[in-house]
Amino acid sequence: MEICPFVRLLDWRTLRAADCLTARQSREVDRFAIEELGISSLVLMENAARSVCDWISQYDQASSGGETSFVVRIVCGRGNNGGDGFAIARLLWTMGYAVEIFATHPEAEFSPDARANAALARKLGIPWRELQEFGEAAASAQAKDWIVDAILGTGQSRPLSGVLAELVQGMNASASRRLAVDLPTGFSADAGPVSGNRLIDQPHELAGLCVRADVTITFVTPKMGMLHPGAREYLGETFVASIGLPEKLLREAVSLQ
Ligand SMILES: NC(=O)C1=CN([C@@H]2O[C@H](COP(=O)(O)OP(=O)(O)OC[C@H]3O[C@@H](n4cnc5c(N)ncnc54)[C@H](O)[C@@H]3O)[C@@H](O)[C@H]2O)[C@H](O)CC1
Ligand SMILES: [K+]
Repeated sequence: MEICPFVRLLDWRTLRAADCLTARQSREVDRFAIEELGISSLVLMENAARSVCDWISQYDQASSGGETSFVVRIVCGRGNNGGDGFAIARLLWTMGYAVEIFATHPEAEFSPDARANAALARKLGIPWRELQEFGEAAASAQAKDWIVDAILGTGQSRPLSGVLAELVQGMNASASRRLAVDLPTGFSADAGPVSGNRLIDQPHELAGLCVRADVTITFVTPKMGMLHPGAREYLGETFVASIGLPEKLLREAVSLQ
């Protein structure tokens, strides 16, 4: 369903490598926007988060007439993907949604922008639950609830293990709907779904553990790993969201045409 001006449905039939960014190119887009255009990284994060919230609210309006008796559980990692998650939590909370935040790391370990958005969420009193409670919350969640996966995005560089692996298993076992921010956790921007127990050394390696999203909202352009033949199983319905800058300009900045 194409419902927001800044969020477009990905057309799988026409998707080509030339349309996609690698993780390195995504970082270059960030750098170009911040250093060459002078837009602040917090504004980019806000724009990314707003695209996701616009999509949720408009999807909700179109599919259930704006019925909001569901809970949005947002799991935030320590990098900028997590920062997007904290901003999404604030925007949805501001719109009147029932929101719960779960953070994978203590705040001292967050990236600067994640820390800024986490601090704001704390100051506003947005419900923030202990990470250990996530498994139970996910297991008892209803089908109309959402889990927002903001654990890892383009920064993911290795297969999942430990607590993050347990979180992803809990998400995948839940009856709740799952929305991945930028990429599902466990899905490499370059290689697609990541091999369960090995480093990502081969592109397009079919995997092990990865969030199985119902919806993925990726930023700026699709990512190279989305060309993997098994990718759609993990990405679900996939949308490409603007971060508030012309896509053509950003593509030129990383020499894509
Ligand atoms: N250019 C854009 O489109 C914008 C992107 N935004 C969002 O930012 C993330 C990328 O953020 P980054 O901080 O670079 O990376 P991550 O948040 O994905 O994770 C970094 C963090 O995680 C560690 N790590 C990597 N792999 C693993 C692993 N398997 N297990 C545990 N930890 C891992 C890594 O070492 C780092 O510490 C992008 O996806 C967007 O969501 C902006 O907000 C808007 C502009
Ligand atoms: K994610």
